[in-house]
Amino acid sequence: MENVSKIWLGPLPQDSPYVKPFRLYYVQNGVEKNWDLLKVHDSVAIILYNTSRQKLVLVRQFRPAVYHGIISSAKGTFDEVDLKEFPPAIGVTLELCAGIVDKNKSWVEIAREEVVEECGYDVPVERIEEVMVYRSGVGSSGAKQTMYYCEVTDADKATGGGGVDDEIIEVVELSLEEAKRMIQQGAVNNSPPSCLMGLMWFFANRAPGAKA
Ligand SMILES: O=c1ccn([C@@H]2O[C@H](COP(=O)(O)OP(=O)(O)O[C@H]3O[C@H](CO)[C@@H](O)[C@H](O)[C@H]3O)[C@@H](O)[C@H]2O)c(=O)[nH]1
Repeated sequence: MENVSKIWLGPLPQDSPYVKPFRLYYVQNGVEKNWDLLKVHDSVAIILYNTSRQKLVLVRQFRPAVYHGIISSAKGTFDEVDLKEFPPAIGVTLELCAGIVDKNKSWVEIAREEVVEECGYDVPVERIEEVMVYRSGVGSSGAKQTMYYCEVTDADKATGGGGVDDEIIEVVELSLEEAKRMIQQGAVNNSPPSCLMGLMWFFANRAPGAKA
């Protein structure tokens, strides 16, 4: 699904709309210190549960940062990557539907848009429940993510999803057993902590038979 044929590194342009690096200075306990950090967008993530078929709805996509991370952990460098030795498929993740907060809209409205764009379910914001707020990348960005929960049915399906513009996103439905196995095994699918935590929250609070 990823269909990636060439990968290389370049310097970060100063006007990147996604990442801004800074050095932050501060005085703590009378000692001047500094911290190198990245400003990135805050984001939303949505636990989606299709009650018609008792399936959790997730997304698969090629993540350049994950591909880079896997290779630099293995080789210590990213120079001259051989796509045969490291096929792009190793950088594909299984995640919750998610999106960056880069529009002047309410967070829940951004969540609603991501659900329709990525997964094809068209639901009103009233059906999207806030679950929790946390900060990721505490050593690098401290970005905020709000997690939501939304139950959908087959009747809410408006399109096939798959993302907008040139995004390549595959919608994946997991049975409750498959989702449980994902939590037991950890991140075998390159899943981020937010996905594993969202599935745990679902099983603790909303799965059929969960204690309220
Ligand atoms: O350098 C970049 C970064 C992003 N994009 C595009 O920007 C959009 C961002 O995608 P979106 O679906 O809005 O957000 P996600 O990439 O899903 O990321 C969010 O959801 C993830 C899973 O929870 C978190 O890890 C991230 O921090 C959070 O931003 C996509 O079109 C990307 O193709 C680029 O083109 N270049």
